[in-house]
Amino acid sequence: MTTHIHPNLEGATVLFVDDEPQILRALERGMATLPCQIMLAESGEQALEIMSQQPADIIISDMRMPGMSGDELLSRIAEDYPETVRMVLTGYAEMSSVLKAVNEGHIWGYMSKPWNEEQLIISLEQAIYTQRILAEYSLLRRNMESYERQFRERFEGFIGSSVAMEFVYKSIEQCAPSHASVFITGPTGSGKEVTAAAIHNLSPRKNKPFLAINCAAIPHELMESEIFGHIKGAFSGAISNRQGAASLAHGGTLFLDELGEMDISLQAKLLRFIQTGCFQKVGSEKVEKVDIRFIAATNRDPLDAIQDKQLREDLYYRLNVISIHLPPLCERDKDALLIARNNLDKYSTQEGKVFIGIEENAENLIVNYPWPGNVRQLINTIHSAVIMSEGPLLSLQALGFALKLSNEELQQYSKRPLRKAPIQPISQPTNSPPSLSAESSSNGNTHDVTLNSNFDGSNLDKSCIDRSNIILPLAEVEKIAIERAISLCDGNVVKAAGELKVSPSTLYRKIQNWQTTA
Ligand SMILES: Nc1ncnc2c1ncn2[C@@H]1O[C@H](COP(=O)(O)OP(=O)(O)OP(=O)(O)O)[C@@H](O)[C@H]1O
Repeated sequence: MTTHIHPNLEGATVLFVDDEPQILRALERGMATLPCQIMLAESGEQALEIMSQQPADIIISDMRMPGMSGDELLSRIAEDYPETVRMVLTGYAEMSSVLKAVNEGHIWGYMSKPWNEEQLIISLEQAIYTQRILAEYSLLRRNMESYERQFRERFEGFIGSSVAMEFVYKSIEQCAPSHASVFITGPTGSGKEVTAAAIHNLSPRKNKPFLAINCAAIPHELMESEIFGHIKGAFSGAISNRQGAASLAHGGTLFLDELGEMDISLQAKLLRFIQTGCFQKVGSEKVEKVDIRFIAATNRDPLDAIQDKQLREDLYYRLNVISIHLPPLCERDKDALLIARNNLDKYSTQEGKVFIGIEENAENLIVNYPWPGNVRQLINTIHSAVIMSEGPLLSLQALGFALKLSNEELQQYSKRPLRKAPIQPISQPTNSPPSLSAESSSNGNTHDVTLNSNFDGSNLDKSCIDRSNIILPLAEVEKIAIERAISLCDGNVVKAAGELKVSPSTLYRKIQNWQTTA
């Protein structure tokens, strides 16, 4: 019996499984002085029962047992309790199945019968060390996953981290792999086409064409040919054969925007096409068959459109297998600010201007303004304000001018207190340099400012800006730099640590500290 102290085993739980009670008793006696809790099971079934009540840190099982074998037991434990370290205590005759289990990853190690007590204890200590690393690893993974979810500010062409948009992102992810038709609703400029493209890009059809037809933009008389194509001479002006969207989108996705604007008689042909996959070019007798996924959208309430006889009810229900609704921008918490900052970077680079951020009262306006034209209107406003003004900060006046707001409206939208916006870890348009964004609440007011990383401040008229917008507490700068690195490394903390020239454990520790102090 050992007389050593084994601090590593302090508080650990060890479950021995063997169908021979005298072996279990001997193991129990041998381990009696260890500072860990020993549990015993005479079968695989009993071991699972014990695990369901109190999962053990280590399980050591015999291989050959009546009923559930040790191999089967440990593979089930591997699946249900991945953090439990699995070992076998076995006779030499069973060595081939032990090695198979090791290779398949069901077990971490083995001891042969008859066992040496000292060696068994050393193995237990090594196993508990492994178990702690495994537990820490899966805790870090869980933390990182929730951290990444919390900071999902970009998704397939979208910018936004509001709960409302997270719901949209989830819906897109869920429906993308299927073939089912999707009906998207939402006000103008809210991102319906971005949604359709995201569904296509995440679907198995992503390497095939994505075609978008805006039914409101094409004259009624040309629409049938636009969708189905025509043959030469089908109508005056049909001077040659033409492929329509039906042929061009074969294998891919066809997005029909503003479906309610399509001629009601053509909607009947479209319904047949959707149901059968078969169509005829205008002027042709030949029936062609294609494989297309359909996505439709309207910025009207589809039920109103049906009531007004603008949308066929049967077509709507055929397409509305999955419905996704895009909320207006004013219902997306602080997403408007994220989109504005991002587009400020993009357009200041594009227009050759130096904007380092947005004035605080201008940010208030961005958050409080109702944006009836939604994201499209916001992007155009930022673009216009960048063209029509000079930096270094995007001003309230520039936005007011772009939006044609009266002085009273400017006062109204800019005065309201700004709720705390989520920290933006990165704002990186494809053709602009990386940017850094930060917020500071040191004096009770919240200041949000987006800083271009290539900005050195040397050309700045320092009297014209609020220093608290630019100078940040060092701890905050560190946090922003870390979040930005993780985001640039696609969430890979180890890679981000390498780029930041610190160890991964330092990063994990800092992330955990933020979470506990949040
Ligand atoms: N969340 C978002 N983040 C960044 N850009 C966006 C977002 N949503 C939409 N956009 C951009 O806004 C513009 C309008 O988007 P989109 O065309 O998808 O809107 P829509 O709802 O289809 O508009 P319409 O009703 O006029 O057809 C596009 O330039 C798009 O890239």
